[in-house]
Amino acid sequence: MTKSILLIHTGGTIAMSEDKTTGEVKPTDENPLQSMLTEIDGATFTNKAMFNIPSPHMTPETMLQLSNEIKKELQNGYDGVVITHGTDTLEETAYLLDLLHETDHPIVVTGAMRSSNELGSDGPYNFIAAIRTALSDQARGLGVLVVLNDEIHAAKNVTKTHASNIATFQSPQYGPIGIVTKGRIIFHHQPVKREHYIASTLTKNIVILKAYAGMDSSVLRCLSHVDGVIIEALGQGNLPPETVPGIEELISRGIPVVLVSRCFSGIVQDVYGYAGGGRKLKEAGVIFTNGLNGQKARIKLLVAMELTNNLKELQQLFDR
Ligand SMILES: NC(=O)C[C@H](N)C(=O)O
Repeated sequence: MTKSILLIHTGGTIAMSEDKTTGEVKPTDENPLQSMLTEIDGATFTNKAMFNIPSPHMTPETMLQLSNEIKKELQNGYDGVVITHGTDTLEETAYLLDLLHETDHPIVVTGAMRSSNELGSDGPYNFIAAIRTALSDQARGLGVLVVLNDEIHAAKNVTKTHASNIATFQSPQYGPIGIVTKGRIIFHHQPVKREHYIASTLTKNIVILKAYAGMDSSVLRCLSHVDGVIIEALGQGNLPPETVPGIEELISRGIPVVLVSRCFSGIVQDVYGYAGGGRKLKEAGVIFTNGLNGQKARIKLLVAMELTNNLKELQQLFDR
């Protein structure tokens, strides 16, 4: 049976071109990917130009708008959705879409590191690879996927690791869940569980701080009008002791403080019992995450705080 795929374009380098005189890379009005669709037989496509923005211009509101649009459009009988997106915040959009995605339809997000007229432009290839993945029967039920550079990643795990290399998207510690070859789409792993939440608004102001040697409470005490704080902690989830009073003040005001590791891989744990160590932070009410990076933990807290402000319930949501 012929499958139908919805193609939603949001902008990013995949929709940009380079001015050959100045070297400036900017959005174009024409969709440079249109002509590529002839590469795929036996499927029908509907294009929707939702935004044409670089991904640093994406906000939780525009991401939610995208999620709502997908939900609405999936009722029209599409078999899957491919989204083109800038790579800078692609992992945040993909993860938010994943948390809010309630059906088994494949949703595949892709982008490019080189604009449409640059030598070795990767956009058209990634676009076709993403469509082929969305057309695969095995992609059903896997949640939101990210496809670039011949690899298929789960939205929850993937992160941009290099500023310019086309092999930038990786899933630290877990690896991709599949590969794209010339002839086949091959899945070799499956996400063990999917989470699903309902959020009709994303209203909270959540900030991310990175820990460093010698950090104290001053930056925590500067925070005003915040609803939640993500801290990229040291190692397995430890902080300099001078940060503890500032953290305790935030928690006593009911503001969740969520811990991730600033390390590329690994999970925060309440192991160390010294001042500022993970065990002491946990006792103080700090919420520990389960392998998310800082930007993903922020997306999850944004969604979770639409459901509850209770610190214990938030910890339970982060234990999932
Ligand atoms: N490669 C890219 O797409 C980067 C671009 N700045 C963006 O995220 O929109």
